[in-house]
Amino acid sequence: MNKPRIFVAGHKGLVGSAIVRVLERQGGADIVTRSRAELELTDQAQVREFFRSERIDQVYLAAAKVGGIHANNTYPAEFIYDNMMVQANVVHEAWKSGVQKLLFLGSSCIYPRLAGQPIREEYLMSGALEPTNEPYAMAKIAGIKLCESYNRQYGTDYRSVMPTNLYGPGDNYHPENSHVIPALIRRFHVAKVNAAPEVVIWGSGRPMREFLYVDDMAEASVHVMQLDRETYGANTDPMNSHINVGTGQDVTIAELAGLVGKVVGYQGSIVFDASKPDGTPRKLLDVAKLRGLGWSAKTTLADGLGSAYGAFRATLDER
Ligand SMILES: NC(=O)C1=CN([C@@H]2O[C@H](COP(=O)(O)OP(=O)(O)OC[C@H]3O[C@@H](n4cnc5c(N)ncnc54)[C@H](OP(=O)(O)O)[C@@H]3O)[C@@H](O)[C@H]2O)C=CC1
Ligand SMILES: C[C@H]1O[C@H](OP(=O)(O)OP(=O)(O)OC[C@H]2O[C@@H](n3cnc4c(=O)[nH]c(N)nc43)[C@H](O)[C@@H]2O)[C@@H](O)[C@@H](O)C1=O
Repeated sequence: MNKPRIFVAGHKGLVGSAIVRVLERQGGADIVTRSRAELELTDQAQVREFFRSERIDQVYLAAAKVGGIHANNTYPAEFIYDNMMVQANVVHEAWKSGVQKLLFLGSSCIYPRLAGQPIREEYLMSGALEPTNEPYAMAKIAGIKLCESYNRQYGTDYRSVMPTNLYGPGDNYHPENSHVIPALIRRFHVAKVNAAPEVVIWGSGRPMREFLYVDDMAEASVHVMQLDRETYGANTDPMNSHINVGTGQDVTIAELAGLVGKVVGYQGSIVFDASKPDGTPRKLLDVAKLRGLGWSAKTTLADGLGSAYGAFRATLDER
């Protein structure tokens, strides 16, 4: 019996690398990966050639143009173009080559800026999006509809999960373009090493965010992908098929800053730069659908931050 050949697109990234770890631990599959230099996913001809030459059975689509609030607000054209091209190429060429199962990773930013909390899957497109990441959100909404449309017209089994904010080993620590947790881990660490008197946090500190450790996200992704089609179909609406993935708990950015400072061992003070955007005031996901499908997050924020900081320090030791 041939092992299934599973393509993990974006395998070097935060989520992609965690998905590879889960699949390797499970065993029983041939995991296919390509670096961006080997396969530029915005290039339709390269993606077509890849799927034509490789016998791929399943795809985890964890490749995307990703970044925090500043990056989204600064590079809107790249966020909408790159993500629409990557998902359109991968979904279309996967279908053309006969790939039956695919998992698309969207984002919690697809929901209206002022959606009711916690946010249920059916709140999609019920109001205006958050301006700081609207292009990225539009691309992700299109990705969900792309999968649903191929399922309806061609009978594919392409599934979508909507992660909340993620963090953990393999994160992007870019000083400007990263998400809040890697940004604060780096900033508090540098402040501790330099005995700086204060650390600046962007915005008011009042927004609330839900944070899921990336290894939990990878477990949830494999869990959803491996649900049999009947179970998945019985619990999702083909026209509203995405599934939220989160912890069901959130904290203010000010509380998060305090937690990161404690984990890093920083003794100075925290100040807030109100000139920076807050973004969506809150985006806590309702995770009842996924819980009903047999999965819940395991890693607490305190434990996750400790592991993430350890992974960050390990990258410094490697230099
Ligand atoms: N991180 C988070 O907080 C959240 C992430 N998500 C979603 O999860 C998924 C994974 O995100 P995450 O792991 O954080 O992102 P990362 O940026 O860590 O990883 C993305 C990976 O995709 C690759 N990639 C990007 N564009 C291309 C391209 N055009 N061709 C080939 N490879 C490409 C990158 O390669 P390279 O580095 O060489 O460019 C990188 O290895 C994405 O769909 C994202 O939208 C959703 C919600 C929250
Ligand atoms: C996953 C999600 O991620 C993004 O949305 P976001 O959650 O707003 O992103 P963020 O993590 O960058 O910020 C969260 C909050 O934290 C505050 N904040 C404080 N200090 C820093 C700081 O130093 N860096 C950053 N990045 N934020 C900071 C910041 O002001 C904001 O209030 C989009 O990509 C969106 O499309 C998306 O999918």
